[in-house]
Amino acid sequence: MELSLSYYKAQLGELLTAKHHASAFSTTRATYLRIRIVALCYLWAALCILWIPVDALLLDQASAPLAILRLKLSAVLFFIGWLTSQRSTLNACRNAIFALVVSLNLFYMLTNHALGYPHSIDAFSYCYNLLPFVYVVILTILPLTVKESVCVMLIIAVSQIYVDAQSGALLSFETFTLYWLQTVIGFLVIWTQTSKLHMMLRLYRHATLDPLTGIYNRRMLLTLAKRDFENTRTKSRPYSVLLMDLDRFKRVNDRYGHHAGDIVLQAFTQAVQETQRKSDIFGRFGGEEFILFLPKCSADNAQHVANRIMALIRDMRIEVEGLSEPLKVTISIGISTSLCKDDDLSVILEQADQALFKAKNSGRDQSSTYDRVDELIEEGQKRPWLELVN
Ligand SMILES: Nc1nc2c(ncn2[C@@H]2O[C@H](COP(=O)(O)OP(=O)(O)OP(=O)(O)O)[C@@H](O)[C@H]2O)c(=O)[nH]1
Repeated sequence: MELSLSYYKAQLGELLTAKHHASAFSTTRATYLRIRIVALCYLWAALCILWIPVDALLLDQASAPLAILRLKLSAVLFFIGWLTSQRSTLNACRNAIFALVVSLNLFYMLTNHALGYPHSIDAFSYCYNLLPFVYVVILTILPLTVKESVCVMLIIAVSQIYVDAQSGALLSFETFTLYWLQTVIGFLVIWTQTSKLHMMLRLYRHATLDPLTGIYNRRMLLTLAKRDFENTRTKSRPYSVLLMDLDRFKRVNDRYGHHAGDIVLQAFTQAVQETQRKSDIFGRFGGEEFILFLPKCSADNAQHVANRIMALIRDMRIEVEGLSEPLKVTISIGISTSLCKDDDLSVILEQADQALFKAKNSGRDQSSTYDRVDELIEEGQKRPWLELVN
């Protein structure tokens, strides 16, 4: 693992804001957040109702208005939980967290008002003053960025300051000690939330990226492409696939060693990454085979992209420690474009494979576009990716 300054900078950036996360990771995090928010809302809503008899037992006059407040909060939490269970985007989850924290804090403000804190304070009603602590701590279950986490903490802090200002307790020594304690707990919670996020990012990387090149591995590549392909297809846009294979790569390994082969693979992926658009999906299909999915890209444009990549790779001079001369490599590319709404990704991949076969057979260092007239490849030469995509 590279432990340079830029590595730490990138890691820190990912923890600070979601702006630096890959969209696939955001989708994964949204799924994770959604389950927790829904569970939290339903559980809190149920506990809120179950607490009503306890209030009735321990608080005299104030228990009736509190019971109404509890029922209202419970209804709001059930609604937030239900709404969140219907959505799956990261923004929907963020909105749900915002709504959850705001409603809990509104409840805190209103209960304190109903209890007349601090004038009618007793041991039990004092518990209501500790609600912000509870809110802060329960949020540790959410993997949030520092920015998201700080926003949540600010909402809680503002409502607490408001309550203390209203009750005239803001400038007391006791309030300051409480704030100090809460700030420490707040920092610990931010730390826990970002640690959770960090762990998620690491696990996600291990599960989805190829360790040698750092691009998507085969499983992730096909998962993302399938989703992307279906979205593009419903909008009747063209979708192109470039299947790329390094030429005579076995020779590189045999002549210069496996380490040199690894450096070539890394140099190749870096070069392709520099040319790809943000919406393109690039990954390692296996060995020296790579796929670049080009959403909303016509056959002509796909041909231009292939030409550009081939020229780039042809001009590359790859320095390998211990070798007097830099290495030169070429690639062959099979291109296939889906235009029809009813196409299937596995069929498009199979067509790209046939086109690649043709490019290899025609002398390598060239691209070939799948042509329906050319369906001459025998069954035995097809690759087993159909099962993987389906
Ligand atoms: N160094 C290195 N080599 C790999 C890796 N994965 C696969 N290979 C090698 O890639 C080579 C692929 O060779 P072949 O499938 O025979 O194809 P080729 O020599 O590129 O020939 P053509 O594709 O027909 O041009 C094999 O020698 C594999 O060992 C890897 O991660 N690192």
